[in-house]
This record gives sequence, C-alpha cells and structure tokens, in this order.
Amino acid sequence: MGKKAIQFGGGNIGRGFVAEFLHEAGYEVVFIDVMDNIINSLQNSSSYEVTEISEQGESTKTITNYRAINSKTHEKDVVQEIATADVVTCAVGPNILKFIAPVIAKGIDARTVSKPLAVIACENAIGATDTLHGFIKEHTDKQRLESLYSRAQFANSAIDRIVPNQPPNSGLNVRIEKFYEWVVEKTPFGDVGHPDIPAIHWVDNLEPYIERKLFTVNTGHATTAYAGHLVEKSTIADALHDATIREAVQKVLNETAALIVAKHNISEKEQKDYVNTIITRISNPYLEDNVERVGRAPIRKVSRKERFIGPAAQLAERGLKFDALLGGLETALRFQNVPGDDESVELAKILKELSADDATTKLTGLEKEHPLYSHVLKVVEKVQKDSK
Ligand SMILES: NC(=O)c1ccc[n+]([C@@H]2O[C@H](COP(=O)([O-])OP(=O)(O)OC[C@H]3O[C@@H](n4cnc5c(N)ncnc54)[C@H](O)[C@@H]3O)[C@@H](O)[C@H]2O)c1
Ligand SMILES: O=P(O)(O)OC[C@@H](O)[C@@H](O)[C@H](O)[C@H](O)CO
Repeated sequence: MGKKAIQFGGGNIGRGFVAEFLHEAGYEVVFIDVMDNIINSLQNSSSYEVTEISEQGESTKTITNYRAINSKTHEKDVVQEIATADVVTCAVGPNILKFIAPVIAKGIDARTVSKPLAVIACENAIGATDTLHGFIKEHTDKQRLESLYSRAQFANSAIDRIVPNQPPNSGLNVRIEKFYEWVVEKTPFGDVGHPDIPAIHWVDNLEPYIERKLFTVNTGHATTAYAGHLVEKSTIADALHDATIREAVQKVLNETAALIVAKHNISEKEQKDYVNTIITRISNPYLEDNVERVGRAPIRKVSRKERFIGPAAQLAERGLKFDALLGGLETALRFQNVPGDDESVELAKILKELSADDATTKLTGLEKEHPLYSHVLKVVEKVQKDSK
C-alpha cells in the first residue's frame, strides 16, 4: 500500500504548503475540513495548481492524488482513514486544535498497524503539536494512555511561507511565495525514525527555529499589519512603503534580534541577514497580502507566548530594551471591531468592560510581579482612555 497522509485544514497553508510537500514526497493526501465548499471542490477535482511567485517570475506545480472528507458529516470515515494512515498534519489555526483532537484520538485508538502514526501540527504557535497532543490525551481512555505512544508519535514544527488570502474565483489554486521553511523535531520519532518528507529540515532542538521565526517573521508582519491598519493601508507591502511604519518595524526587529542573539547562539550578523531577508519577503508587492489577514485574531497575537509579549517578557527578564515591542502591542490593541474578525470585536469588548489590570491579565496572561507587567498595564490604560 502507498503512503497516506491526513491533512486537517484544506485552506491556504493546507493546500499551498503542507499538501504540496506531502504530495512531492509520494503521499496520498486526504484533506479533512468542515467547509462544504472546500470539500466539494476537492472531491470534484483531480488536481489543483500551486503557483510560486518570486521577483524572478512564477512557476506552477500541479497537485494530484488527493481525496477529501467533511469531518462534520463523516466522522467515522475520518477515524478509519487515521487508523490506516502514516502521517497526520494540520493547518487549521491554533484555536481550532481542541476541535480536531477528539476525532484524531479516535483514529489513533482504532489503529492496528504496528508502525505509529506521525502527528505534526503545522500552525504558527510555539508547541502547537504539544497542545494538540494534550487535547488528544484528554480524549483517550485512561486505560489506553500508557500504550498511546505505540500508536502515535508527536513532533512540534515551525513552518514559514507567506500564503495570502486568494483572489475570489481562484478555486482551489493557490498563489504563494517561493520561499519556504518547514522545521520539525526528530527526537520524538526515536528508533522508529521520522517520516520520509524531503522538504522537512529535521532538528533535535526546535526552540531556536520557532522563536526566530515567530519573533521575526510574525512579529514584523503583525507590527506592519496593525500600524498599516491604523492609517488605512490595504496591503503589507503598501504599509511598508510608509517610512514611519518601516522604521517602527525595523526597531521592533532590532529588539527581537537582541533576544535571538542572546538566547540562541545565533550571531548578530546571521540574525541581521535573516531580518533583512524577512523585510524583503514581507515587502513583496506581488503577494498582495492584506493587513486584515496578517492582523487576524489579535487576542491570540497579544497572548503570553506570542509575537509581542513573548519576546518583550524575555527581554525584560534579561534587562534588555523592549519599548518598540510595546509600541507594536499598542497598535495591536487598537485593532478593534474589524469586520469579519470575531477576536477584534471581543478585544474591543474586553478593553471597554474590564479594568486595566483585569484586561492586562486576561489578554496577556502576564503575572503581576513580572518585570514587563507595569509597562503593559500603561499601554492598556492608554488604549482604553483613547477608546472612550
Ligand atoms: N497563510 C500563511 O501565510 C501561513 C503561514 C504559516 C503558517 N500559517 C498557519 O497555518 C494555519 C492555517 O492558516 P491558513 O492561512 O491556511 O488559514 P485558512 O483559514 O486559509 O485555513 C484554515 C482551514 O482550516 C479549516 N478548519 C477550520 N476548522 C476546522 C476543523 N474543525 N476541522 C478541519 N478543518 C477546519 C478551515 O475551514 C480552513 O479551510 C494557521 O495556524 C496559520 O497561522 C499560515
Ligand atoms: O497566520 P497568523 O494569523 O498566525 O499570522 C499571520 C501571518 O503573519 C502569517 O500567516 C505569515 O504569513 C506566515 O507565518 C508566514 O510564514
């Protein structure tokens, strides 16, 4: 039998990144989603195209050998597919992991094949597979927990590729940047060995990779999006044309670079080159990436381990500068009531109804005695005052 991968999420990264590389590695890909239109389109087609865009031009790959199942209506089928698969990946968003865990737990429980399933969450979050793993354990019978690891192995990952929202009428086809990076922990696979997916860079310690990515690409991206949204820029590239925004982004990335260099044994020169590459990537006008997509879900983005508070807290602990990150946080807190973004509505409500102290704790999860707390509190107070 050929190799089979189950991909939760047939969205931009699911189709335009994970499935592309699973397909190239020889896997049949079974997409699992809850959106009828995506499932129907996948079921009614035998191929779609991934077009990679770079300054040098475009190149197109054709993705075939896939099926699709709606987990809302066909849960039993999903369980059967997982029971006989080699790999489960997902790109559904960090807040959705708790919803896909129950069916994955059932699928793992139903396995009879001797080789364990490889589970790799492909989300923008630190320890996303650990989070999914935790939910899967909650949905596994206590008597079966001890033997869980003979049925499945769990590895965290860091993924990097800009996939903007796709133009209407593009169907399943995806236009994305050519650059990509997919880094996955190899130690969880032990003697079994990791799956054979050539696009993956396997490492023993993921932390330097995920922190460097999240606190450079995503911190820079989010700073641009929130500042751009405030002055009504529509795309990330437009926002970065604004000298004030570009300077703010550069200052934020100087601060996160100080953390990356101090913590991860990465040289200043290497990090500087990385930052320059990232600014060039996110400035790519051909991607037409809008500020609302990049700023989406602001409550997630201002949380404890995420792109502003995550690095600022660590910088504060080390006695290093974090003022520019507080500026980025302030613009993030002003991303309120954006049409189509539920978290931006919830953010406005939290800032309106809670005291500054309660809002700071609820949004950032920072402990009151943390050296960053009083600084963030002032930012929250300022935004609350301006919102009245
Ligand atoms: N787009 C990018 O540039 C990019 C790059 C790197 C990482 N990521 C990360 O990848 C993840 C997905 O992002 P995206 O841009 O592809 O978003 P997307 O909205 O395009 O895709 C998410 C998909 O998940 C599906 N989904 C939602 N609930 C589900 C459920 N319960 N079961 C199965 N499917 C479900 C949605 O219907 C949608 O098709 C996020 O964590 C994001 O941070 C995105
Ligand atoms: O996907 P999010 O909402 O966590 O963040 C938005 C963008 O910054 C993100 O999708 C980037 O495009 C991506 O992380 C690039 O690798």
